[in-house]
Amino acid sequence: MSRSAWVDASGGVAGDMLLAALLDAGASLEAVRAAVEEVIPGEVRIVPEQVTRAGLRALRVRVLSAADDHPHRAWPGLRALLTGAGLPGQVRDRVLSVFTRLAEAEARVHGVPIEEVHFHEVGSWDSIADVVGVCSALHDLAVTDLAAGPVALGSGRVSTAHGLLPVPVPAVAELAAGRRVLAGGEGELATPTGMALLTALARERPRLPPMRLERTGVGAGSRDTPGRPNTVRVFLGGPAEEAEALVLETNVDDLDPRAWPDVLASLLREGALDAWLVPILMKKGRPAHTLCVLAPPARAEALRAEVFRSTSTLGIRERRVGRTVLDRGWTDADVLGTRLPIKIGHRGGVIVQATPEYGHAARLAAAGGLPLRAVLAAAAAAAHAAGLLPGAPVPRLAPDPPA
Ligand SMILES: O=C([S-])c1cc(C(=O)S)c[n+]([C@@H]2O[C@H](COP(=O)(O)O)[C@@H](O)[C@H]2O)c1
Ligand code: NI
Repeated sequence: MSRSAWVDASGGVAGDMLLAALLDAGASLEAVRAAVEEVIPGEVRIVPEQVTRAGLRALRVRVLSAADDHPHRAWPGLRALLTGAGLPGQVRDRVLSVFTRLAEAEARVHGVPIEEVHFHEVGSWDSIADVVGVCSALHDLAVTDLAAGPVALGSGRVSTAHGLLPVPVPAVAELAAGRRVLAGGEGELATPTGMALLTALARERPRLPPMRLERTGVGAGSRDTPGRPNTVRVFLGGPAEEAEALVLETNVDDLDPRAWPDVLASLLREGALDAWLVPILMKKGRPAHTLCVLAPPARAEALRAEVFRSTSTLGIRERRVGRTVLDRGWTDADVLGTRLPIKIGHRGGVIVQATPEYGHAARLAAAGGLPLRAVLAAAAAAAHAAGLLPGAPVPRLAPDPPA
């Protein structure tokens, strides 16, 4: 059974806070401890404890390092450690996608190649335990659709291995690009690890999405700030009662066949998620079509009206359907000397689909006097060369294709 989860980060987010919230929402502490032991055996102890923050109950998680841990870990070495650990595939891929985002942010912030990135605090055993713990907790809870609301980043200054840094610190500012953020209060409310977890694993949903709420987990930060709960909340649930979508259907045997392309185009303009025709044989062996329309609930009435307006039908049947859709974003690749937008479909932090859209490929084909199939083949090769392969960690993506 797969679940959805929505993260309320309006009070900030750090790795230990998110781990605590997932444990508080029911994730197995044993499963989390076992996963961390797989990666860094004997290095840490994960200790949960009930606390209050601004007078409200919450779970705090402390990750106690056995030995003095003075991190200065190079990204390639950490990547090898994580890649070689005996974690379930989905957990390992999610952990790698989080640390890849952290390494990319560090590389950009410090102006160094990613292979030369050295983590400081983020490379410590407790940060590794936070990330591995969160990814194994999501796996244990069977969360396949993780979303997060706006993130409170904080304000002021914070003392770090890099020195006294302005809040949001450079790595957080880099990681947060493209996401809804706010200051939200004094101090460092969102840390690089917390921001990397959210931006690598959670899509953005500004408000709590419809769901059948099972439990709410409340994860505490180390400080107790009177009047402002220093917590992260995770709302864990299953699909909401209302349908994710409706399928409208009608059989039509007396519409001029030349009209159908305009019917489908008008339904898509009216907000249909998809519209298609199925050829059928009706009574008396008459050739006909079933018109099918995938309608978001909010557009159902407008689409019913459009079916009646643009076809000869006298009735529409409909059914509610669930949907599982990939998260999407855009990157690009060098195809025949041009940066061609590539649409990425991803789920659980890993790539599932990577392909150009027809319009972009067709324009490149026309400009180069090439057959479309040549551009599509070159785009597939370029995506492959760029590592945009099914199962690979999701790279940094833009929400829309470049203009
Ligand atoms: O460890 C690294 S690479 C690091 C980079 C930065 C930059 O902004 S650059 C900042 N920090 C600070 O370390 C602590 C711990 O961060 P966690 O993500 O491990 O909680 C925090 O104050 C960061 O601002 C670390
Ligand atoms: Ni740094």
